Amino acid sequence: MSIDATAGTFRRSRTVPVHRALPGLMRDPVNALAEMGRRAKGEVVRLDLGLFRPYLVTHPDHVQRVLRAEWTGYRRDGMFWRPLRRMTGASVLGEDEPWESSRKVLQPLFTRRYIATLAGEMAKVITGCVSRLDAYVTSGRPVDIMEEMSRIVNRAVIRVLFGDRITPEEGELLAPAYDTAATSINFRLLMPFMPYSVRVPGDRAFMRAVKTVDDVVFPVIRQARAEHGDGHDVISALCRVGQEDGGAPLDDQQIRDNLVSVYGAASESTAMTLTWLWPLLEAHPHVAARLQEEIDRVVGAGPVTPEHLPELRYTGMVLQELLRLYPAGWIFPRMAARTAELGGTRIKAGAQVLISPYATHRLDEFWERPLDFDPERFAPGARDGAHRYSYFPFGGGPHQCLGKHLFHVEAPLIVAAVLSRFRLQVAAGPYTPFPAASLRPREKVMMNLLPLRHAPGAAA
Ligand code: HEM
Repeated sequence: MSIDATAGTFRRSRTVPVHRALPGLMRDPVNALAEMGRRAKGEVVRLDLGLFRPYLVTHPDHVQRVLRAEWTGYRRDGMFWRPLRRMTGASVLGEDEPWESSRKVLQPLFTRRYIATLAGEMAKVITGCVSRLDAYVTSGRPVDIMEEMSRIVNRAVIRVLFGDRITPEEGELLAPAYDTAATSINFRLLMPFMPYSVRVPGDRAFMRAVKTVDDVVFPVIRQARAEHGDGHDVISALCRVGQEDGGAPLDDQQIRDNLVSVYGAASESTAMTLTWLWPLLEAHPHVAARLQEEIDRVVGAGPVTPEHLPELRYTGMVLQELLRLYPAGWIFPRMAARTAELGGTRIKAGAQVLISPYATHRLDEFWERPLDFDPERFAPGARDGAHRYSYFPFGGGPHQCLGKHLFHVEAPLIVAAVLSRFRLQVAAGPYTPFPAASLRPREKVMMNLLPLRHAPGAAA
């Protein structure tokens, strides 16, 4: 039950002073935030960052109230969302009417059942992309994992969103543009009080990226409209809005905003998550061996198909643990719409509230040995009785991620396609999380690919 926000029954929030908060945040913002959450033991704390004084909210009870029970009081505004909106426009990543109507249109296209109809096509695209990695085996050149994961995920996501309406060359323009946008937003993420009339590092690159994306997406929308297609892809579905029920159709800008938002949410997050996987496997050989055994047994020499997915149970556990330690949506702030109480602390209207699965997933009170990578945490029954909001890589409440089912089809297909073909050698790290729109390693992650014995071209 919430306390009446006007009744004066609050205590003052504990504040982390600027001289303790700032140095860590400058050095390694992601881990510094998690460390402040750990020290507060789930209590709501205020971070004094000089001009900017957000609240850090990590306790699962409080996260649940912000994301679900009292979600209308905490809006996606200010830090992170405002700069992002220069790319995403008025879409499913927004609030109020644009969000509500977009979510209604998009939700049916990302259900478990609908995604199952796309899985076969996705598996073929992924197998094709992974087989191109053979070139690295032949040449002995190391692979930049982030680059390759992005390439594979992009092809698969483009297939789901655009069907065959976009050429591989156009598709190849989108990935680097989003990459630039995701990393160049970083300054505004860390300095949210900077007015937009002041140009900051990254602004110019961000706006160039928006133009590149628009130059690819608008012509495809116009073409899709002209064809009146009945395709399963998302762009066809968006073009059909209003045709069956006589409702208002979406205009080009509304279709663009939603496509661009979903593409950004889908591609960056999945590619960055999978980038973290390979160094973790290198550092945990017993996990890698069990994963490899499962994929050898279920998929063999491949190709992987959607029919293999129900058997890839350990792969699923590994991916869930990966999302615990490296949730791509590592922070998604909210702005208090009105003065409220949270954990006995007064949150003033207009204040920024930081929700970070990265921090909550590392709380000692809810996770044993929280920094250890241990997929057994997600063995059947192991999480029975756990707090729903102690683990929320896909958020929760009405804004819960639309792409959860897509991730749980696409990611195991990619992992199985790679491990049914190659043995990997990666430098185990450590790698520092870089606070871009999706969590990514600051350092390049390079790996060597060796053929498996049963892979085509491998020595017998
Ligand atoms: C590793 C994979 C992914 C992670 C960790 C992730 C995480 C998240 C999180 C934390 C949110 C909640 C944001 C908030 O509450 O403000 C979210 C929302 C969203 N995600 Fe994902 N996501 C992933 C993949 C995807 C994919 C594949 C799609 C493709 C459809 C997608 C589409 C969306 C959309 C459209 C929203 C906004 C939903 C709304 O506000 O109604 N995501 N995601």
